[in-house]
Amino acid sequence: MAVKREDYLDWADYFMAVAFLSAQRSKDPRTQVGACIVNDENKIVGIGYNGMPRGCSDEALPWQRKNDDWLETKIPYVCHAEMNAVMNKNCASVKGCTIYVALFPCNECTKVIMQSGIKEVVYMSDTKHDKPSMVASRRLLDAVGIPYRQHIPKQSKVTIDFGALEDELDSTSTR
Ligand SMILES: O=c1[nH]c(=O)n([C@H]2C[C@H](O)[C@@H](COP(=O)(O)O)O2)cc1CO
Ligand SMILES: [Zn+2]
Repeated sequence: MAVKREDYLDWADYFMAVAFLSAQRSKDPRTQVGACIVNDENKIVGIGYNGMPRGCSDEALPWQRKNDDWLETKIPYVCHAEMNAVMNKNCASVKGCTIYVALFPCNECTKVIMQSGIKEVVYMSDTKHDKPSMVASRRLLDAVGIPYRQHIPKQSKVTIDFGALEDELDSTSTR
C-alpha cells in the first residue's frame, strides 16, 4: 500500500511561500515584498505585494528611493504589500487572522494591521530592524499585545517547476 508523502509543504512554509511568490509581481526594482493573510481555518483570505495604486501606470510614477525632491521618489506613492493584502481581502473582515509578510512591517502597515483586527504577525526578513519605522511598529504591537515572530522555515527553498507533472508522468509511465 502506498504511504503518505512526507516532504509536503507545511502550512506556515506554504503561507510564507505564497507571500514570496506574490512579491515576484512587484515592479519595485530594489525591494519586493509580499503578504498573505490567513484565517483560523488555514484559508488564505488576502494576498498583496508592493505596487503603485490601482489605475496608476507603473511607468508614470517614480521607482527611485532617493532624490532631492521627495515627490520624485516612490515613497509617497507606493502601496505596501500588507496594506494591499488587507484591501484585497475576499471576505468581510480579517479580524482574528494571521498575516505572513516577507519583511517586518513598517509603522504605517502596522497601523493598518491593527485597525483591521489581525491578531498575529509572522515575518521573514528583519533587515530594517533598527529603522525608526520598525521601532515604532514594535512599540505599537507591544502596546496592544499583538504577537510578532520571525518565521523559521522548515524548507529553506520552495521551487516551483511548471514541468513537474510532465516529468512525473514520464518517469512513471509504463505504457
Ligand atoms: O512593510 C513594508 N512593506 C512594503 O511593501 N514595503 C515596500 C515599499 C517599497 O516599495 C519597498 C521598500 O523599498 P526600499 O527598500 O527601497 O526602501 O518595500 C516596505 C515595507 C517596510 O519598509
Ligand atoms: Zn509598510
